[in-house]
Amino acid sequence: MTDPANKRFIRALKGETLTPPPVWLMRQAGRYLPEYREVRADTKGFLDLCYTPEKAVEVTLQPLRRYDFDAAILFSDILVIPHALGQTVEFRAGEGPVLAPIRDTAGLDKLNPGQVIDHLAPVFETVRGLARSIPETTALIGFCGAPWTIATYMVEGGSSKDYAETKAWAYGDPDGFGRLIDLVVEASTAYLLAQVEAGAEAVQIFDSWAGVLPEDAFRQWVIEPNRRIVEGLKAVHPDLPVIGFPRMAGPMYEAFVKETGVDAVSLDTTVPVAWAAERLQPLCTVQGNLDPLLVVQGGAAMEKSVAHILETLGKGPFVFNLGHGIVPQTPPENVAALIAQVRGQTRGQAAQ
Ligand SMILES: Cc1c2[nH]c(c1CCC(=O)O)Cc1[nH]c(c(CCC(=O)O)c1C)Cc1[nH]c(c(CCC(=O)O)c1C)Cc1[nH]c(c(C)c1CCC(=O)O)C2
Repeated sequence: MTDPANKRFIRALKGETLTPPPVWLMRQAGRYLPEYREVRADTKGFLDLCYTPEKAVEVTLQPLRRYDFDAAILFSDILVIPHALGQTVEFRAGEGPVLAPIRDTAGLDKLNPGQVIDHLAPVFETVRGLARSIPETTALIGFCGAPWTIATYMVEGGSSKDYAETKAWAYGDPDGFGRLIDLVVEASTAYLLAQVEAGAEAVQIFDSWAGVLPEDAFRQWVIEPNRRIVEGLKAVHPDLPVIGFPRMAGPMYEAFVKETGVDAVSLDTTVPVAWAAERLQPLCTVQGNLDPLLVVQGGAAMEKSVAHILETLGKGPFVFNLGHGIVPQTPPENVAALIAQVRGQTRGQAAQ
């Protein structure tokens, strides 16, 4: 593997302004690619795919064969942490994740934090395989879910509309809920450190449901746990670039950046790019934030939005990405057109 400091993605995370900006896409491996669906159809459960290094390496590499991305993201899922802690986690077709919910401290006592790293050994094997096989100029991103987001799945037992059970616990018994958050902070820090030991060159912490909390709770359950993970990582690897993603945090993005110590922040689709250029980019690298549904649409609508993002954020430290993951109905040729535009090979050469 080459020195990560020379890779364009890592240089941008460290504060360089690059034209054209480096680009990768959240969920760049996945169901929109027929070659992914083929591997998936051949694998019993989704978690089996995450825990079979040979297959996980293959599906991570698939989008790199089609598109010239500056980074690859480890193929796994944020819910391997509750699974590794001993919670029952299943992915049912058409239903998403289903977990046996934990709603009190008695439920926490049944978890086994001591087994997390052993349980996740296949993921580290995948990272080692990728470090050996990705192109020289491509950076390797490791990731985990942030504690609040992980807690919502652990407490609700799956995806949720209102997070009512998680909020009931957090508001009604903050000490007990804090124990759950502590468990996830510790497991996630150890998990990311092991990914870095195995060859990950940057990490992203996904706080997909950060935006549902009021200000005080956001500080307590989003900013503080993210800050503790960043601190734990930097204590061991001071130069490791860390990307935060407090999705839908609105104006709280600013406090998140100032208080967590992240090197970069991923913007969801709703963040106005001129606001981000003015308030966030002086503080750290920004990443984002094309609406994934515009990549489904393609054509002029996508081009216009891409050009606006490039013009507004391309003058500072920036990584082009989506505001959330690629959706399964995305035509792969629209991804090719998107990358060509970001690279300046078509109309809309805003970043040239
Ligand atoms: C909330 C969350 C999850 N997982 C993840 C998040 C945070 C980002 C976000 O907000 O989207 C993160 C994730 N999940 C996956 C990756 C792989 C790497 C990549 O981005 O290419 C990453 C980084 C693969 C996956 N994770 C999942 C799939 C699809 C499952 C399949 O192929 O059968 C993939 C490719 C499953 C998953 N995983 C999760 C849900 C809710 C689901 C079901 C919904 C769905 O099917 O999209 C939890």
